[in-house]
Amino acid sequence: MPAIECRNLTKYYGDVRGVEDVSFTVGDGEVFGFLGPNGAGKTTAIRTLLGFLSPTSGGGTLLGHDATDPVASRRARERIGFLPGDPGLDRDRTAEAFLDHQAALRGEASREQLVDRFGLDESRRIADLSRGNRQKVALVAAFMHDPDLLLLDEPTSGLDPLLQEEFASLVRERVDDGASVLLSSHVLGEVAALCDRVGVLREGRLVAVESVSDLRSRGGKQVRVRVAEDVERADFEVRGTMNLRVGETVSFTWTGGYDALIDLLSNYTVMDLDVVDAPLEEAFMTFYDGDVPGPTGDGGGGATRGGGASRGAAADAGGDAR
Ligand SMILES: Nc1ncnc2c1ncn2[C@@H]1O[C@H](COP(=O)(O)OP(=O)(O)OP(=O)(O)O)[C@@H](O)[C@H]1O
Repeated sequence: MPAIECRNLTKYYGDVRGVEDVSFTVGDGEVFGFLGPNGAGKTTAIRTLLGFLSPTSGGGTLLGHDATDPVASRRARERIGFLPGDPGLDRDRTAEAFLDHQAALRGEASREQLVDRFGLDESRRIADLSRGNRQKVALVAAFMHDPDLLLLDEPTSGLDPLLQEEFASLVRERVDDGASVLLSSHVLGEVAALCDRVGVLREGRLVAVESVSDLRSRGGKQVRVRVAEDVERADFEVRGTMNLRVGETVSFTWTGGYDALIDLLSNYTVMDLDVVDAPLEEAFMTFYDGDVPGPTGDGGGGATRGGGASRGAAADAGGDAR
């Protein structure tokens, strides 16, 4: 039984498209990443699968429980850890009171260990915590009952680099213990580091699902070569080269095989040569029309936003999983 099965899921907010005809599965023990710019539909897909929003059409299962059946969905959530993208924590409560409430719903076997690990001061009022510390509270709440399935919406937002590393280790440990994970991010590096497969969402549609290793191999090689002879640009404008730059050194992305590269370079006296994996960003260019998601830009390709629609507009039954 797959951990998640999403079948032709479509969700409209009035006439604003959230997601359209999204289908994918997350295998048992798999880490699946949703990658997409702001507004691509990541949160909508996650919240609809969790049963917090009703789909316009289509549906899915989490741990075999039907997402569109409220009773089944509630039962599934006992074994699920959910980290909302925007944890609407009750600001007047202390972190301890909030976690006590969550513990009563689902359990807290690993709470103490996680609180120590993330250095969380539970006695403080949530309103008095920094954004990063509020994110830690939400992380502890998502992981403390040792769930079989984790749905993590932009999990590292607000965390400093050290805590991001700690979070990544935690995910890997839980996966080693048998958990499955769906994680959303607009940061390619985060998804590539943690996930087995990536689904690329764009304007509400899943435009590609690929294994991270396939993406890496499709990305080609980054070649930088210095040769003794004078070089004409046309000499390197051959099948297999992309992003060609000719100066004191010649650099390009090579998408062909090694033998063909050696043939090309054998026309020259090679003084210096550097061949490394091309950055994953290049493989993603195809999906984002050159608008690459990453830490310096969110890819902005963006979903169509309906006039005047706001995120708070739809009734959201997120209640007990927050
Ligand atoms: N409650 C809502 N009411 C109306 N439209 C909404 C609502 N929530 C989301 N949308 C719209 O649905 C589309 C998908 O948004 P969603 O939040 O799912 O994307 P996302 O990929 O999670 O983005 P982000 O990375 O910014 O969280 C957007 O056009 C958004 O404006």
